[in-house]
Amino acid sequence: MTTKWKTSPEEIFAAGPVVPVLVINDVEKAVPLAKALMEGGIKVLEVTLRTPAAIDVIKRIAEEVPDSLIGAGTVTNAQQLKAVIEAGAKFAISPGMTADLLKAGMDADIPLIPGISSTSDLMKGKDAGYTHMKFFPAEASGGVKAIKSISGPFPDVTFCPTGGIGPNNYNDYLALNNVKCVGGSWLAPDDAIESGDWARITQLAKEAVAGAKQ
Ligand SMILES: O=C(O)C(=O)C[C@H](O)[C@H](O)COP(=O)(O)O
Repeated sequence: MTTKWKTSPEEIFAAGPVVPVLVINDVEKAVPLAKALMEGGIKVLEVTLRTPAAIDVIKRIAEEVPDSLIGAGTVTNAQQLKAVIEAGAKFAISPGMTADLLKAGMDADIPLIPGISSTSDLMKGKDAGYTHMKFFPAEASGGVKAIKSISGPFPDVTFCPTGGIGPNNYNDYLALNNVKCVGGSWLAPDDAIESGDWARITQLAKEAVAGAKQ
């Protein structure tokens, strides 16, 4: 299936082993947070649309940290996809999928990474032309064992698992052939963002990147 995606999902999945899932309430925190993560060796960022500030946060990071691969998370419908593209997101990622969102993603000019936690959804995503998907909520949906089993019938689908992943288990996921990166909020804890403890966030990023066995 041909798309007009400006970046490929392969490129995003290959840009680093860990993707921080960011919940940012204050737009002023956007740029220092993105810079702290970049300094720690992380290029791909997922700003969730869970806060009213999220669209402005994406805009700021896209403008002021142009070397980052700034993505939008929690994109659940076509309207949100349009809004994050206008804000400058380089990719969009969803915890799930709807037929409408899958179609809008194929028509968009940035890649959409739909979320699945079942083989039926995987098949819907594949039928719509997707080969790169989020596996969410990873731990609660069977984790490493589930993803390993799925690789049998569907060896051509690649995952970024998210949900319940942290320093103690991320390498179990990265060891799987069909996993190229993992997402998680552990890289940018709420209290560190709140207090502006950028050094701690850089340190967490460095540890995660250095410790990744891939
Ligand atoms: O907001 C979204 O779009 C999501 O899909 C959910 C997040 O990816 C997970 O909530 C992160 O999970 P934790 O690392 O366990 O905190």
